[in-house]
Amino acid sequence: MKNTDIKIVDTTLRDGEQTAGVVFSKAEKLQIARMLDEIGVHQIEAGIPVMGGDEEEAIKAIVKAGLKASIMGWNRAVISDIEASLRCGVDAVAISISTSDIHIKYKLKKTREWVLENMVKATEFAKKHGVYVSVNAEDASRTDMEFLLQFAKAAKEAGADRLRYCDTVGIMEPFTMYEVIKTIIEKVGIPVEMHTHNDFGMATANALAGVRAGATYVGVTVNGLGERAGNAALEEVVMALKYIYNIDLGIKTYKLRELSEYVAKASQRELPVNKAIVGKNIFAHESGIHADGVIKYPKTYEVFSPEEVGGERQIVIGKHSGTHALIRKFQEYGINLPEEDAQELLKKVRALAVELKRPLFDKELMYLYQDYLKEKAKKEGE
Ligand SMILES: CC(=O)SCCNC(=O)CCNC(=O)[C@H](O)C(C)(C)COP(=O)(O)OP(=O)(O)OC[C@H]1O[C@@H](n2cnc3c(N)ncnc32)[C@H](O)[C@@H]1OP(=O)(O)O
Ligand SMILES: O=C(O)CCC(=O)C(=O)O
Repeated sequence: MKNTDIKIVDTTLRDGEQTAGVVFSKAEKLQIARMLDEIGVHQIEAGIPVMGGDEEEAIKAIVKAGLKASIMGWNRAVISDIEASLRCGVDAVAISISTSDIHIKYKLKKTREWVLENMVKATEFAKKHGVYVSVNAEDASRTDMEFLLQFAKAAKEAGADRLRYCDTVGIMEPFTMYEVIKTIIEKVGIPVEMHTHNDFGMATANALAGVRAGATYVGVTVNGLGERAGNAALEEVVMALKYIYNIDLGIKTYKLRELSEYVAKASQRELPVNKAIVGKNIFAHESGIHADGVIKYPKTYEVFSPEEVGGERQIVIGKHSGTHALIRKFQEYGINLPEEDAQELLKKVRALAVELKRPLFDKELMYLYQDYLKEKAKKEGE
């Protein structure tokens, strides 16, 4: 696949901040927007203007920052919501309304006709004011397909620039997603944005399936923040597009780790060490066979280099280490460790790692080495 027209829509500041318990300050919102802009994200969903107060001020500040990215405000299909977005000066609005019967009946307590009517009214109103419009089908993945197509067609006719397909409760899997998105694009001919949630751990896979089917926008959040299990992660989508689909969006990926760490701090959601792409352990190798392979040729166990995402390679010495890693570690200390010494020392390394239930620090390794040398000298003197 080679479609480089794909655009990243980052919603860290809207869906990301909807993570239960997460609040960004105005200064943090502005800083995150700047960092997203700097790495080359195409559109930033900056928040929900109708909330007013700090939220409105933060969005206004982001608009005033003069970023290259398009700035989008999120709205219900309600005119006063859109008026609040327009007051913030955004160039794009998301107009969201539920399309599934379960939402229409139990949440909105309305009818399909009411949904269509209000979406069309809101879209026409926004277009009259000259902004870019994404019409968002909330709970699209649990929506009757015929109604979803009718909704998408009505959105297109009302002037919508794209349709956001929301897998609101993360219920989709990639094979079905591919078929559904392909059908929407073929039958309606409207650009589609993927907005996928991670309830079954498939947000990134589902986003990619949508891209394969022809979706040209992908909604993401930094670190996969977002409602419940979160959204497709920016860093995962960008790197998966590059290395699995061969689509390079020109994002400055070497800044991803810095961005992830900033958002982790601002959201008070620590980055798991094994977080795909940006976790601390993504380039850490302990197992003897892996460390040996990476020392000889990094691509044996790394798809891309740590520098590409702002990470660092680590050779960890612990229970599963082999002699090659140990010899390499001692070379870093300026010590030439002969093979037979490495084999003997490794036994001690294993024993200590088992006792401590963790890998060894450099200092501990040096103490072990000094003990080993003393024992060896004693044996040789006997
Ligand atoms: C799946 C998602 O992520 S959707 C985005 C969710 N994000 C948020 O809710 C965060 C920000 N939300 C808020 O600040 C508030 O909920 C507001 C300002 C939007 C609305 O606040 P309130 O007027 O106090 O209403 P409240 O949130 O309690 O209830 C939502 C109302 O909006 C209606 N509603 C919900 N979605 C939509 C929609 N897409 N279009 C039109 N109306 C909607 C509900 O039916 C309910 O209306 P009702 O009062 O007639 O029952
Ligand atoms: O993006 C939208 O408009 C819908 C809200 C949402 O985040 C979702 O449905 O998952």
